[in-house]
Amino acid sequence: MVTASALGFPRIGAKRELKRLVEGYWSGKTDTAELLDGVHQLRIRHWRLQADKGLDTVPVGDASLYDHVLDTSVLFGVVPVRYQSLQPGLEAYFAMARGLQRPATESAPAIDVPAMEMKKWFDTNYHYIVPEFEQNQAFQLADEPKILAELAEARALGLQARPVLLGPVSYLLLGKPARGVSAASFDRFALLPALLVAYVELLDRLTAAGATWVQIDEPALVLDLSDAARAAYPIAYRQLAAAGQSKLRLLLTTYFGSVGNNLDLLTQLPIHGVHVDLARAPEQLDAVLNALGADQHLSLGLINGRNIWKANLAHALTLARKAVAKLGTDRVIVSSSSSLLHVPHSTAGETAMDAEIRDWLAFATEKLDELAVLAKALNNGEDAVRDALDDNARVAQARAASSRTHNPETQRRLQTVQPSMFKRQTAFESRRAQQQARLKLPRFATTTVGSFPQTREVRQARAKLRKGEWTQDEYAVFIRAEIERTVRFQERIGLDVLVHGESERNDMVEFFGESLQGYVFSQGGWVSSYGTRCVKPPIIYGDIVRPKPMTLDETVYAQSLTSLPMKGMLTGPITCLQWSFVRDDQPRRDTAFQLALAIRDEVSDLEAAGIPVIQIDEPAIREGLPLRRADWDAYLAWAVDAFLLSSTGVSDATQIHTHMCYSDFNDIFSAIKRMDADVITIENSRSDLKLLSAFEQHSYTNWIGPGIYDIHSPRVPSVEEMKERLSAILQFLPNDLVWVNPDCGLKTRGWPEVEAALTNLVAVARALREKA
Ligand code: MET
Ligand SMILES: [Zn+2]
Repeated sequence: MVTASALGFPRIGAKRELKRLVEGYWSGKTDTAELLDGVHQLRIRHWRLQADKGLDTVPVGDASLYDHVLDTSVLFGVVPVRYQSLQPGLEAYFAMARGLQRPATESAPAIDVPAMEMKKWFDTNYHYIVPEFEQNQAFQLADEPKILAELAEARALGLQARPVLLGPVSYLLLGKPARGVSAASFDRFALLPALLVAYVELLDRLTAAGATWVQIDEPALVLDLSDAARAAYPIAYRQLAAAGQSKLRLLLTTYFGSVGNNLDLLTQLPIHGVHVDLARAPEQLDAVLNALGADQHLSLGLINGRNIWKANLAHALTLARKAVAKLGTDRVIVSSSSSLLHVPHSTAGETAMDAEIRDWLAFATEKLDELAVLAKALNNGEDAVRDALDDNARVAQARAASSRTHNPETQRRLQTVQPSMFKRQTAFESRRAQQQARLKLPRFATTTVGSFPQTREVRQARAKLRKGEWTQDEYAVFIRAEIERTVRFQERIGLDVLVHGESERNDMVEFFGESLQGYVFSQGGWVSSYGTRCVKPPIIYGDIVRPKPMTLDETVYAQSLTSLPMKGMLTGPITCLQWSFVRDDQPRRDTAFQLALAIRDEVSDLEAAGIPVIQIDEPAIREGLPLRRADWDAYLAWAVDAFLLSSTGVSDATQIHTHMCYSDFNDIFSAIKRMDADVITIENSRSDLKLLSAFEQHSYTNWIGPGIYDIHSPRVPSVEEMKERLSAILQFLPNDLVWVNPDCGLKTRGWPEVEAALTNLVAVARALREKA
């Protein structure tokens, strides 16, 4: 019999119950018992849901109070020294996750420990807590592993439960050397033998507790692996296979891409089953089928765990039948491509959404239905699920034919894009002269990255508009007042290039999505970003159309208030793409180009209205990089083209800025160069100067504003501190190319600290001008 299961389920809950419970605990409103009981109920609800939908096996251990990688660290006793004096259990756990500050009491000294580092989980927007390893890191299985207790709970409910573990090799690869351990001498795979002892002990205990299959996630198998990493796999899995008196069966799961050249490695491993991602990489099925050992099971990742569209079930069945023909039904599992953690809980609550579009969507709960239908079709024949299959085909057809997805004018424009639209009219040198003549900026020109503090009043104003307590006009009056205050503030501080402050924007992507056709918004489509923090990505369902200017009114109003140059602020096409759920019926490139054309029009309108400087933010360009290096160039080629398409429709005298943050720029340097922005402002105040040496090495010739004020912290940097920072920077960059600015937008900060910090920032620039 073909069985169905998901690799993991969204942990946050239909109504973000996890958020309420955990944040309630942090604020002291919820006690430990309530918290633990609450998450216990939530777990059970999610398992029951999967079983009720007809799935044969439920994952156990995928849920977490904060993060499953942190859970793995705690499971094996990988707790950095600075948390070891805290109470083990929840106190240490949440301190690792988010830091802990507590004033001294009579009996205890003050505690002030920062959080551990957080990083993006592969190419998702989920962030995990980075494990920290000592040179001789010890591993010690927790006395009461949470996964054992959860296995017992699931089994007590009569469910077929499959514990989920992060595999040892991926776990080691995700970590970093602890503070004080030199990266050069650190060999993570030297830790493998000790780590395996702990894994074996855990697998033994899971077997004793009744587990028959364990899911071991090794997503690193879809990456380019070093020789050391490849060598670690056979060592690790030979040892794990012997656990549980060899009775336990291991399902090794890979996801987020093709196993590619790691397939040979995979087939050497003594495991009982393999899971591959057939949503991202359906083409790997044949090779995997051929490589599989005689008794090995294959879990088919058919239902996409990374997007929100209904699957094409006919297509999925074709792939599944191929597997069944080769392996027989008993060795085939139908599954989600990855954990469903990366999609929202259910479309059931989306009552406000356009019904036609809602019919195209499948969130996690609906994806469970799809899995059940696939298994039934394979086991009992398609007639057993005829209605569901017909309905699925009808939806696919309706979507493909809908006038909502296709806009002839957008299509026509896409066809007429010319190579000349990817280039400015002249080279930077000549643009620079023309822009200088127009703007007459001093050396070390000062500016900000765009947003100013989003105070409570600003958020309340937006809420009033949303609830209908305010008319659009009342809201506009409020926003104008905010703009005026922001302009006057910048004049008073003495900045050179001003911004309007972005007070009318909830979020830098959502704001533009709301003004464009082709976007739809969910009410409850929350997806975990980190810990209890969720994001609600907008959904791009159709061709992009800009019905009218999106930022013109506010920007022109802001410019009318001052004789200083006003900078128009736009979000770039790649960032819009990257931070949305994207349609799957055309290449990402095409969607990016459509967005780029809409932004190009906005840029033209701003220029025509006399705005001399326009910034197009691309903070997400780096995170769009594919997981495999071989795919980087193709991505960067169209990503940079999209930026160019959005930004080059202006005359030489109009100055184009871009902004990037959270980036390791070294990887994408030639791409940054090709973007050819007149000015690039970057996040740099936290990262070291290595970043800047890249600009020097690659002889970057356009203007650069390396952030000298870290806006992620409430600290106000002193004049001295920023001066030092800037003089260090000037060792790498020519004086006449440097701008002076914060490292990102100021929207999360308060006015007093922004005033103090920007006053210092301007003082630094002025002092430099006098000196130079
Ligand atoms: C994450 S980058 C943010 C850029 C945006 N213009 C802002 O200042 O908020
Ligand atoms: Zn930024």
